[in-house]
Amino acid sequence: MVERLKPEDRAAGLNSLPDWHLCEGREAIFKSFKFRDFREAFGFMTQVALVAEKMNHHPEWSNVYRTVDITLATHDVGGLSDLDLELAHEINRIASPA
Ligand SMILES: C[C@H](O)[C@H](O)[C@H]1CNC2=NC(N)=NC(=O)C2=N1
Repeated sequence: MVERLKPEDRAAGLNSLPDWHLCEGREAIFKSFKFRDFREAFGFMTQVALVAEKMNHHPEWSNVYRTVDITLATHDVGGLSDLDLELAHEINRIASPA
């Protein structure tokens, strides 16, 4: 069973996630990604979708042309869990491959 993160674990987790921020008024994290064009943005979304499905943990997101805005939260716990941090790391990795 996935558990809601304690505030100190949440803060520590966020420290290692460049450009992800806590949302205001809601326990969730957010990051906006910008790509060269729609093709790259949608390719990124396709890769994230496959990882999310494998994890059974799904993003809230929107896409406008070359921008993809992503919010992560764990609905089952009404806040943030390790799954959000894990998915955020995967998303960063997909956006900027080594
Ligand atoms: C039944 C199913 O496993 C759950 O509803 C999963 C699916 N994907 C999910 N995604 C997210 N972001 N939060 C959840 O709590 C969640 N729960």
